[in-house]
Amino acid sequence: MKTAVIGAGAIGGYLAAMLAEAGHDVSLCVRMPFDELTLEEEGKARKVSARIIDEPSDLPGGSGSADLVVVATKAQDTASARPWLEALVGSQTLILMAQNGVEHEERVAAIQLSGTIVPSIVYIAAERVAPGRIVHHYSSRLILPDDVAGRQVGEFFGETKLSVEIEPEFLTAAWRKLLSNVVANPITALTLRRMEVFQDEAIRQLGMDLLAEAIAVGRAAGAKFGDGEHERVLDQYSRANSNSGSSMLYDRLAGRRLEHEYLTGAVVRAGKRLGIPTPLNAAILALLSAVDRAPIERP
Ligand SMILES: NC(=O)C1=CN([C@@H]2O[C@H](COP(=O)(O)OP(=O)(O)OC[C@H]3O[C@@H](n4cnc5c(N)ncnc54)[C@H](OP(=O)(O)O)[C@@H]3O)[C@@H](O)[C@H]2O)C=CC1
Ligand SMILES: CC(C)(CO)C(=O)C(=O)O
Repeated sequence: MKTAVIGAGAIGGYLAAMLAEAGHDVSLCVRMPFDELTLEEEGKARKVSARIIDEPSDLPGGSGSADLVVVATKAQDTASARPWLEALVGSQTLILMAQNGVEHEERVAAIQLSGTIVPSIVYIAAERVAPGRIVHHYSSRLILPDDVAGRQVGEFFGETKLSVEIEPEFLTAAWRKLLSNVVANPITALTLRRMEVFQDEAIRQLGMDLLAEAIAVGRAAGAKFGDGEHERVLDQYSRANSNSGSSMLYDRLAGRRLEHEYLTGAVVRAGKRLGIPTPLNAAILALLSAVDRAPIERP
């Protein structure tokens, strides 16, 4: 099948590898071309068979002929993917949104595409360490909605290392992933530390307090959270490879723009709409916005 991945970063690179290894034709749509894509797992690197393209006019096949397009830019860059989407998407195309947050459909709605948008929840901890070089740290799960399009997307990944889960309670699962992103991403990005930061008792307490607000907002938004969500999120960090960080930490370290408005910002916005106070998340959002507005110093 003809597939394309927009954004050759950590997640785009990893998913491109899975699609290539499942036997699909993969076009990697990039802003800055590089020679080859490699994926490193457990210290071993392998080359990924994908065509690297930096101009929509160089895509193979006719306009709108992709079977699957994966959008794997940061959320704030989704609008800039428009020329790629317009070239790739036809009425039969599935558009997989491989991004964090809970507002997947809204991000592409303005582009008015004729294909089918499929939100997803990505549990893949990966890092782009150089252009075209992806390191996979841990976890390889993709959660898709329990509908026809979600199942069709799942079939593309066949017998790869990626574990595809079809989730009937997709809204709850999406909010559950957001819970982990409103703690790990801001705290690692603000402290410039990796997951080992959660061994600090005061940081774990801050995480618990951020989670209490986000859980209340998620419940008001319709997420069916049980008891023990706090512990589940924080335990997940204890089990994480302590050398891994978060996508927001990697952006800060590289002097790139941050995704805070779509993670912590999504909780604060929903809290305002639903009448749930989120003072701690609002404070974290203010700090992240200030960091994001600082003059960019590229390392
Ligand atoms: N990394 C992780 O462990 C995880 C990340 N996520 C989520 O996945 C999503 C992607 O994150 P991640 O892979 O980490 O991000 P990265 O920054 O590693 O990769 C994003 C890529 O998108 C590219 N890009 C941006 N705009 C365009 C465009 N218009 N055309 C082509 N390419 C473009 C960037 O290009 P350039 O190289 O030019 O900057 C970059 O290579 C985010 O929503 C993140 O929150 C979810 C789970 C885990
Ligand atoms: C931290 C992690 C891997 C899971 O919470 C993530 O989703 C991210 O880096 O954006």
